[in-house]
Amino acid sequence: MNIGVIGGGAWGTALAQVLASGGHDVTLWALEPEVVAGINAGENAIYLPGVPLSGFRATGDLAPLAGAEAILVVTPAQHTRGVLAKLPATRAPLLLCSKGIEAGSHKLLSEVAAEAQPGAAVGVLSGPTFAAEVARGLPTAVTIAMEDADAAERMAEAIALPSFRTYASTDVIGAEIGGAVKNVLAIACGVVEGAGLGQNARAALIARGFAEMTRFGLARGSRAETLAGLSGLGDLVLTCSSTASRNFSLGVGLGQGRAATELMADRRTVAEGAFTAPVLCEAAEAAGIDMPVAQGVRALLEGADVRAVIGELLARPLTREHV
Ligand SMILES: NC(=O)C1=CN([C@@H]2O[C@H](COP(=O)(O)OP(=O)(O)OC[C@H]3O[C@@H](n4cnc5c(N)ncnc54)[C@H](O)[C@@H]3O)[C@@H](O)[C@H]2O)C=CC1
Ligand SMILES: O=C(CO)COP(=O)(O)O
Repeated sequence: MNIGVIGGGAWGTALAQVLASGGHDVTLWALEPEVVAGINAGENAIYLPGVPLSGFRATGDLAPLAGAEAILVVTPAQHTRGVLAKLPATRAPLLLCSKGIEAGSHKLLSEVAAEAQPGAAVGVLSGPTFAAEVARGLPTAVTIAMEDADAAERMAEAIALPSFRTYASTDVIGAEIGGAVKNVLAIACGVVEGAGLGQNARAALIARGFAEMTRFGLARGSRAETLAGLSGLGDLVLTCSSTASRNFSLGVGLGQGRAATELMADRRTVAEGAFTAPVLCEAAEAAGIDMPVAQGVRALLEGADVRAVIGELLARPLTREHV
């Protein structure tokens, strides 16, 4: 297939390399001219250093990608609308690989993409996928969700490799909500680590965080089994247990009592949970959905004292586990 990849960060670069390894004809669009030049010379030293790249080309021009047979969209969530608006109108299926919810509108990226490119079918590629591992060819499994079951299966078959297993799904909303919410929960788990609260606390937080993800996801039309799958629970477990996660690492700093402004200053790579937490809380509050862990993360990002936030969470009234 002729495949376009929009976004030259770590994940777009890793995906382009996987697709090229599978024999696809891949063109990657990157924002920064130095990233374009680096990829074409064999390394994306800014966002995916140390990984040799070959078999695909990078460009700074979006126009050629509009004619691809499929386009992977891998820009940070808050830039998705702007970049898709600059892409000439396309009928190629758009597979969203970014994880987030649009600030202000509270829209999921599938809704954003459908508005920006009304002629294109929109799907999601998501799962537990650290870019550096994928780029090195280590075994990885992802969900490919498209409303049309046949289209999802065709896409899943087209891009699968022995070390890159794809599972087709028709639950687009479920796949994207899992990925967006887990980033916020990964920050929370990092806080547990940074504040030295122990492994019992982290496991409890993963389980209670998953309850929040499920409540929010079901209210927005997700299927429970999607949230319990690769793109939800799978990704939650990955990013809640490793400093390889940017979101978890941000949380570790917050848990150590460092300020979010200091931790976010001058960072070139994206910790999506920091952008998703406020919009997720706003959307949950508007819909009357209880998300205390996400609210705690938002408070920390806004400068609240870490001991006070932890104390408030632990002092919540006791309740039934399943309400
Ligand atoms: N890195 C990973 O392991 C994974 C990342 N993702 C998701 O993929 C998305 C992209 O993340 P990464 O590739 O890791 O990014 P990154 O953190 O490696 O790089 C930042 C990216 O932001 C782009 N950017 C900055 N300003 C921009 C603007 N004004 N317009 C458009 N793009 C702009 C940069 O060009 C660069 O591509 C995020 O939503 C992330 O959650 C999903 C799965 C794995
Ligand atoms: O989404 C990811 C892995 O699936 C990457 O997580 P971080 O953005 O926290 O590094």
